[in-house]
Amino acid sequence: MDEEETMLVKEEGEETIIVLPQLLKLKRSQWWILVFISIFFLISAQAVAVLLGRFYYDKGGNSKWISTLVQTGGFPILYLPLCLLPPSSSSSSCLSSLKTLVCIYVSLGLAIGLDNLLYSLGLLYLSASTYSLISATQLAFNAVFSYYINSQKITFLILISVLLLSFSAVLISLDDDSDTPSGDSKLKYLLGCLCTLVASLIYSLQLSLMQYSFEKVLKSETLSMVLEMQIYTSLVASCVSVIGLFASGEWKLLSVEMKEFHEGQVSYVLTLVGTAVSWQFGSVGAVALIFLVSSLFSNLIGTLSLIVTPLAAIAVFHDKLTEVKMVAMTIAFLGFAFYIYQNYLDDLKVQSARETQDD
Ligand SMILES: Nc1nc2[nH]cnc2c(=O)[nH]1
Repeated sequence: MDEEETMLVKEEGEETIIVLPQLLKLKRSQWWILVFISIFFLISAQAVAVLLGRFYYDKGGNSKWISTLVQTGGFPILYLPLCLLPPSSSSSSCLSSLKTLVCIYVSLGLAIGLDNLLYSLGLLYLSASTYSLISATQLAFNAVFSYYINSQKITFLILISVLLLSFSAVLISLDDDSDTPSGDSKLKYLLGCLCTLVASLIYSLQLSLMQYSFEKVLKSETLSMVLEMQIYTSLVASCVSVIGLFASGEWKLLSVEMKEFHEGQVSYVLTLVGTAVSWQFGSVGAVALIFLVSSLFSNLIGTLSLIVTPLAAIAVFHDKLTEVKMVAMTIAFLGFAFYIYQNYLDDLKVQSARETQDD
């Protein structure tokens, strides 16, 4: 085996167990490059998607089912990179029967569809600040699920990292100057809080289950598994959104919404297409991080994106850059650095364990 191959280290009690990586054929340097590319995709694309989503609502868009659909509906663009990558390993297709694959994709797809709907409702009924405040709980939920479902060891560095990122999200939300809902929409406000809380719970569970599927069921060694996971779960989630769009009758209002969009019809279509494409790039980044590192790390980077989005809003929507925002971002980057340092330490352990093995 190549000396630079990547491995993950999990510690149980005093013992150090070396767990074979998902991507056996990847060199460590390639692994780090892929991790940083995925981080870049997740942070930048999710920020663009959230800002475009806000633009859609600001300029007269009002359909919760369309907002839900664009979060997954752009999946056909992923067929192009899927064709360029080598197919997922034969071992995975032997080991996992078609039935198991369908089961995984349908259940995760349904969870994603539900999460996306709740996410859209949360954004519709709550101010951005309250939304981010409640969303910050997803890191804590994820830490619990990762511990029980993925046997993730919560080291001191990981714990500090999760706490710093959560604290930073809370700071950002307290500083947000967007409107709070008026008194007569109290019920909608409570509904928004509940939807966001349940969405955070479902999102964290879904990430942990995805990691479990990669590690324990699919056991794939190729990156095309990441795209397949994203494509098929998005297909199921998009079906849920299309059914919702027709069942709710919202589809009848779309032509009016398009005509009345403040920036014109072309802008309406471009906004939705842009949002759908951005969500796909962001989601591929998120799934790739689950595959390469862990669900908790993916969630942490997603939360980091939540925190840097106000930075982009300063440029696009001319929001104010306050001191609190700057402090929150500094804390968030510190938390991120702690987790990256933990990954680096794991990497060193793998190296020394390998050297001991070779001796
Ligand atoms: N609940 C929830 N759903 C998402 N879908 C994509 N990102 C997120 C997120 O951060 N939270």
